[in-house]
Amino acid sequence: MTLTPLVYWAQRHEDIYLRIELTDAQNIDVCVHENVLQFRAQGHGAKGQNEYEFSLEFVLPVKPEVSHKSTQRQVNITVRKEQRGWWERLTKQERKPNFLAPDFDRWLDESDAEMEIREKEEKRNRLKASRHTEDQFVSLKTGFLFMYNLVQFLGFSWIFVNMTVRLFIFGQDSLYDTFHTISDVMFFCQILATVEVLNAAFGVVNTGVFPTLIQVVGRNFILFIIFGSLEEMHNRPVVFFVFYLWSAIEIFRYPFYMLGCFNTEWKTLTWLRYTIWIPLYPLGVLAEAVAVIQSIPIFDENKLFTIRLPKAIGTSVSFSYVLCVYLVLMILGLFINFRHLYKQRKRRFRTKKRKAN
Ligand SMILES: CCCCCCCCCCCCC/C=C/C(=O)SCCNC(=O)CCNC(=O)[C@H](O)C(C)(C)COP(=O)(O)OP(=O)(O)OC[C@H]1O[C@@H](n2cnc3c(N)ncnc32)[C@H](O)[C@@H]1OP(=O)(O)O
Repeated sequence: MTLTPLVYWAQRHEDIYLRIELTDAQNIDVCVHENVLQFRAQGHGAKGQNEYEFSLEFVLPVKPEVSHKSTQRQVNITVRKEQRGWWERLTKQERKPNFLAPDFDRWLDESDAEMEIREKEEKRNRLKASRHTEDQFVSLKTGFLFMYNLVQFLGFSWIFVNMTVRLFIFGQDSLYDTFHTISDVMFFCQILATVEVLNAAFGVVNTGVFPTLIQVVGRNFILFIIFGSLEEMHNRPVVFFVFYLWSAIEIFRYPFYMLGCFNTEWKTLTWLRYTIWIPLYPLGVLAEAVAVIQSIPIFDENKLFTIRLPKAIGTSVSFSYVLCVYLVLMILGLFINFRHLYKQRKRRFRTKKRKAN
């Protein structure tokens, strides 16, 4: 005797859903031929562990492809209607088979099903619109970052090439007039570099705010306070070393970011970006420390930025004390950024290796 399982059904405008009450169903065989669905499987149903089967002739044509999914408790079948529409009943025979019942968990009447379609459509449109806005934002961000990196790359390349050419032409003499020939472009690039802190703070780029802040504040302190405000520093060779070391790293860093904007990379450039700082960063900070030490007697002499204390105390604090504190901060800053760059290097090369495997 054939055993039939309990079958629950529901419909939408395009699909028929069947839920078959069979636990731990195995050897499921389901097919649709000439609008008749045949089902056979072994499992635990109303009559215990057995083989169960049934067939259904649909009232209207359906597509022959059928999909099914079994869970521990039931088998779910989806059949696609040949033509979109709402069916009066499921089976060709008017009298509903005994084993068939509506699936009230999924049951919707026609108007509810239409509402569901409209809701789905609206959701899809909203998703499309938000994806469109997101795409627009991403291209705007990419465009902005590319332009920013391009401008910085051009600025620092100009500085580096100019200084190198002058070094070859004028030899040692070029060390003494670096500030007069280069400072305008360096001021421009370093003021612009504050954008990097904002980029990190607002999540435009995926990096920490603090290392970027140390980098930008550290450089601008040297550029504007030590070099910019003391005429006596303008002709010192230390300006050459500081500017040369700063620009030497940036001519690799910015083109690396430019390629990154288009998810592209050039291995040699990546290696240079994440390696060249190893000698350049300590040398750069050393050159900056020399500049600070050289400026201390000048600040003491011309009393620039000296903090006057109230008359009752009767003394004033020379800016050179601030510079001594700054020297300590530089060592701390060097340590923080060295560690940060080391981590970035490790992360970058580890990821690359994993991708290569
Ligand atoms: C509170 C302030 C206290 C101040 C105290 C002052 C103390 C001062 C002490 C120190 C002074 C230092 C002065 C500086 C000296 C020198 O510069 S010496 C010369 C050598 N210098 C260097 O080598 C440092 C160069 N600078 C940097 O590398 C950076 O500025 C950094 C912040 C130190 C590190 O960069 P970071 O962004 O964290 O690392 P990356 O791996 O490059 O980037 C991370 C991800 O972000 C993406 N990204 C970053 N910027 C951009 C961008 N402009 N455009 C596009 N994308 C960007 C990048 O692609 C990475 O993304 P993923 O690839 O997805 O990881």
